[in-house]
Amino acid sequence: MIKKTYEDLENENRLLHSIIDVVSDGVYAVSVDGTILICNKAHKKMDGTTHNHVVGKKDVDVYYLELENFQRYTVTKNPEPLLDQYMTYTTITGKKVDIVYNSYPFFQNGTLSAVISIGRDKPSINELLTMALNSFNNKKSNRITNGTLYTLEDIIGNSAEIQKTLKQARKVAQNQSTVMLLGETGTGKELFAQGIHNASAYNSRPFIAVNCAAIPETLMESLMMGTSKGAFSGALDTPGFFEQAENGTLFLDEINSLSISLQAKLLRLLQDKTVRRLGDNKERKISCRIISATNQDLFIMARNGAFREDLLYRLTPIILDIPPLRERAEDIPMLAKEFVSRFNDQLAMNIKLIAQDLLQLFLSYRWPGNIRELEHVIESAMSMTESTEAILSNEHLPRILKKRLMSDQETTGLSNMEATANKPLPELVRQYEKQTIENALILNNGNVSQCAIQLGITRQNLHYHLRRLGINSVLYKAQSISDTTSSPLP
Ligand SMILES: Nc1ncnc2c1ncn2[C@@H]1O[C@H](COP(=O)(O)OP(=O)(O)OP(=O)(O)O)[C@@H](O)[C@H]1O
Repeated sequence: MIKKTYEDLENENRLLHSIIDVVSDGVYAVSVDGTILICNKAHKKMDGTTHNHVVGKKDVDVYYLELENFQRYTVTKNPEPLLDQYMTYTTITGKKVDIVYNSYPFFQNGTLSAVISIGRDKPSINELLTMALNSFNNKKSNRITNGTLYTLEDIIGNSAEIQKTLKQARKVAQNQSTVMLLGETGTGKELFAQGIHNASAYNSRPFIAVNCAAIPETLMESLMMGTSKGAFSGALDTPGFFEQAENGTLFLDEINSLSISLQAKLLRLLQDKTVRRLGDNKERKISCRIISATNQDLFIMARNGAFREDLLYRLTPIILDIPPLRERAEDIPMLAKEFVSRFNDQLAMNIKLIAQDLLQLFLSYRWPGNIRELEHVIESAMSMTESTEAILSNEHLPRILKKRLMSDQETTGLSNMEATANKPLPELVRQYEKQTIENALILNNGNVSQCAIQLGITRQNLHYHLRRLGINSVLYKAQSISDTTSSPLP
C-alpha cells in the first residue's frame, strides 16, 4: 500500500472540507468537551454566524440553551445515533433557529471523541414540503413558501355573493384583526384563510393551520401551548402553535369541535395574550393573527351551552360568511371548467368541453358538499373517461353519482316551493327570469342569438331583458378548457 504524504493528507482534508461546504444541509461536529470542530456554510447561514464565531469555540458560548439540551451532551451520555430531533435555540448573534437534526457519535480507537450533527432549519423544511406539494399540481408551481398554497386571486367565482366576500377579505387582510369564517363544509374556508394571510403585510411569516377536529383532546393542550423539556416523560423543548405562528397567522379550523375545557384554555390565552409552554414558567407574548373557521352555527351551540359565549365573542370581531355553492349557481360552470383543466393535467386527459346535459345536471343539484363535492364529482367522471375523449358528459358519471345528482332534479320542484313560500310574486318572477336566461347563456356559450332562439324570443327582446336584469352576456362567452382565465365554459 502506498503511504500518503503530509501534502496528500492536506489536499484530502481540503477536498473533504469543500464537499462539506457545498452540502445544503447544516453539518456540524463538536468534540466531547464541547469544542466546535466543523460548521459548514449551510449551518452558519442557518445560525447567522461566521467562522470566527464558531470554529474552535465552546458550543455553550455560541448557542444559548441548557447544557442538557445540547445533542453533544445527550450523545456523549448515550453514544448512539439521535434521529429526527427538533430543537429551538438562540445563537451568539441573537438569531432564533428552529432545527430538525440527526446526531451521530464519532469514535477514534474505540473511544467516543466527537458528535456529528446534520440538520435542516424549519423554513427550509417548509420549503421542501411546499415544493413536494407543488409537484403534485404544476399549476401551483413557484408557490408561496410560508405554508400556504392559495391567494385570494385563486378563489374562483364571479357571483355577486363571492365577490362581496372577497372584497371583505381584502379589507380584513389590511389589519391583524381576529376573523371568523362561517360556511358549510367545502365552501373554501381554508382557501379564504390562506388568501387573507397572503394578502396581508405579514405574508412572509408562517401560516399555521390546525384542524381542531383531527387532534385528540389529550394532545391538543401540549401542541397548542408547547412543551418544555421534562414537563412530562419524553417531553422536548417544543414551541406550541401560537409560537410557531409568531407574527403570522394561526388558523383554527373546525373550532366548533374544541371541548369545553380546551375552549376555557384558549380563552385564557386570548385574554392574557401570552402563552406559557407546559412545564415552563416563561411567559411568551402572542403575536399572531387568529383566523378560526366553523361549519356549525356557533351561536346556536353557545345557546345550547356547547360553546363558550365569551370565547365566541373573542373570536368573532369580524365574521366572513362564505355562501354555499347552491346560492351562487352561476359560479358552477367556471369552477367546473377549472377542475376539468386541473384533472386534464393530473390524469393526462384532454377534455375540451363539458356537455350541456352534464352542466344542466350540475346547475340543478344542491351540492351539500359544496365546491369540494363538485371537484370530486368531476374527478370521478374524468376517471371513467378514455384519454382520447374530448367531451365530458352525463354518461361518464358513475351510476351512484348520477343517481344522486338526478334525485335533486326530481325534488327541485318541492324545495322551490318551500324556498319561495314567503316571497312576493314580482321578485320570484324576476329571479326565475334571471336564472333561466343565465342558464341559457351558459348552455349557449354566451351566444345571444342562439340563446334567444332557445328562449323563443327575439334577439332585441333578449337584449332588453339582459339590461333590465343586469346580466353581462360577455361573461358567458365560450372558452376552451385549457384557457386559464376564469370564465364560463362551453
Ligand atoms: N372559490 C374556490 N375556487 C376554487 N377552488 C375552491 C374554491 N372554494 C373551494 N375550493 C376548493 O374546494 C375544496 C374545499 O375547500 P376548503 O378545504 O377550503 O373548504 P372548507 O370550507 O375549509 O371545508 P371544511 O369545512 O370541510 O374544512 C378545496 O379543494 C379547494 O381548493
